[in-house]
Amino acid sequence: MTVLKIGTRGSKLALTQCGWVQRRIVAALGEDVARADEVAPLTVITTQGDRIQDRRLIEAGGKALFTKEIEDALLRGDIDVAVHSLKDMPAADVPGLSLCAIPVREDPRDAFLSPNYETLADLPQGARLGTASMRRQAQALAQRPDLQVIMTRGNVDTRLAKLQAGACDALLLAAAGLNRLGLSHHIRSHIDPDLFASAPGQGALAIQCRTEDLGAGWMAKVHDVTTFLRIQAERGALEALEASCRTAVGAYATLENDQLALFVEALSADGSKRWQRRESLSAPTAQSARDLGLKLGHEIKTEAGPELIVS
Ligand SMILES: NCc1[nH]cc(CCC(=O)O)c1CC(=O)O
Repeated sequence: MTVLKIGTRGSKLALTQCGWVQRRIVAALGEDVARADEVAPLTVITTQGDRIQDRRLIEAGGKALFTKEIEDALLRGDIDVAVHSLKDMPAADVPGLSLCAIPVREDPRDAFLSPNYETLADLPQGARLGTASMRRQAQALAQRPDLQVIMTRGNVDTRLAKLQAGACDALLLAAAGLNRLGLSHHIRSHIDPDLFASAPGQGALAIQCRTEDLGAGWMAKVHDVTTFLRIQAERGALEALEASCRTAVGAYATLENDQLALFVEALSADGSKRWQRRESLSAPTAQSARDLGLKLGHEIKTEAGPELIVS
């Protein structure tokens, strides 16, 4: 029996996601899922992003803060595969490492949570909205410029506790995380991603391996081609826009009847300016889906110019 060591961050959400991937990998290996921890043991790796609490340092460091230590462990051979939230992965590839499988996507939408209100539109004048995402802030302000945005960092439980303690009137969070944690009963409504594009890759997980290990039999069994084509388009847009924690960028793709439809948008931090593109593609391939994302992203970048970057 080969032992496949899986690395993950240690938050409750990361562990839940990783456990889900672990069971799929073990089943794909043809092993008994009850023995998952022997066949594919989990290694928890603390990243700089988990240690740093200051939002400005996180913004300066970028998404790689949440992936670097895990990728180093993979390159050293301490682990054999890594599981990430795709949304948290930088668009650029790491030399020596590859994405080997993208499992079927969870709900890509943002969720609205509030003890007293059903939707963003229902919030009273000047209400306090908690979010840690520049994109969610900008999209909410585009719709409701009167809202007071409170940047709340921390894991899902911390943010829910803040909402319950009255630190804000409502929260926007990824539905996927709440669903995976069994917390979907907190969701009052969903944001429509055709109107407010969700984050590139939101709700999807990425399984990463050393490039030399690509092609192992279990990988194709865990991979979902529809999800992969959708996120290729979304991440193409991300790459073109060089999006970071300091830019408000959304990209949302659907794939039905072999028709890929991509919606990309970027916003100024206060939501007052908004640049959008929509385009469809028949019979997408990994390359043509990515190219569509790159194209729409570049168009928006050219049109928006320096206004895109939030200082
Ligand atoms: N940046 C934090 C993060 N990374 C992945 C998820 C949720 C799961 C997902 O989007 O796949 C979250 C929490 C959130 O945005 O509410």
